Amino acid sequence: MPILTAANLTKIYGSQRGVQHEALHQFHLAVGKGEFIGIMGPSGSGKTTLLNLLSTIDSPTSGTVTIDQTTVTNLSRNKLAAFRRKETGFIFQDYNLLETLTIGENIMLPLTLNKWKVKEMKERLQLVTEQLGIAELVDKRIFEVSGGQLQRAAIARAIIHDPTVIYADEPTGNLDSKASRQVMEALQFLHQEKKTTTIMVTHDPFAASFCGRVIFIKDGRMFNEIHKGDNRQRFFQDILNVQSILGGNTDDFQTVRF
Ligand SMILES: Nc1ncnc2c1ncn2[C@@H]1O[C@H](COP(=O)(O)OP(=O)(O)OP(=O)(O)O)[C@@H](O)[C@H]1O
Repeated sequence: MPILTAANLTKIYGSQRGVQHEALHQFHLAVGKGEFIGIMGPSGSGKTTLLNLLSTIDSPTSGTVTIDQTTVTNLSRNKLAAFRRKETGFIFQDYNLLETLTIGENIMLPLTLNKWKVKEMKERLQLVTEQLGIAELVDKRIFEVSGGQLQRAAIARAIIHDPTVIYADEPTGNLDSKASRQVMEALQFLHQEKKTTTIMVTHDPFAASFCGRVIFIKDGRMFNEIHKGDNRQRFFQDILNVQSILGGNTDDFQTVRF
């Protein structure tokens, strides 16, 4: 049984001049528990729109999203906020860490919001930062560490409360190839260790090659989906092949690397 189901999701954005734009059209998706799924497609195809709907950040014009048997699209504002705090973790391209807090305080934020005891928070912090190789950074401030380290801190924050689903929007978008690899290996490690369901939007075929399945969107509709099998390099090539059929902006094709 899927941990997340999107049924008939349609998103129509309005504009001040009354012109409407359908960014997503009757979209269906079922994500299995423990899946690591990538969402790709040309610029403007609806990737972020889909992620925002799947992650409860935004609500659809019609259709439903169900996560772990809760139909989140039916929840009241307060219940939705509580659900999001407990059941979801987010990783963004620009990290979204608070400059006024240390790295450790940033990572513990979801536990603070969920009212954990200080001792338990510190134990959990130690565990996740060791898993991600950033334990020595917890007392540092944001401006003292590299982009790759910031993104690993953001990953630690996303998983520290053991959410049902982690959502990542272009997690390697600001990183060089070495830091991208470290971040993707960290996500892969957590995925294998903790079996957390992860949904990631990316333009980067290298990042996508760490997923078990990649879906491609075009004009707000499903275009194709491919599965990894046991060879990441072959999957990387498969992703490039679908991208070349799909077309889109040349920016969507990043440096070829394994
Ligand atoms: N708040 C909004 N109001 C109006 N139109 C929007 C809004 N957000 C997105 N759109 C439009 O919906 C379409 C899909 O946007 P979306 O951001 O989901 O695409 P994307 O695939 O994530 O693009 P990119 O790769 O460039 O980030 C685009 O045409 C975009 O201009």
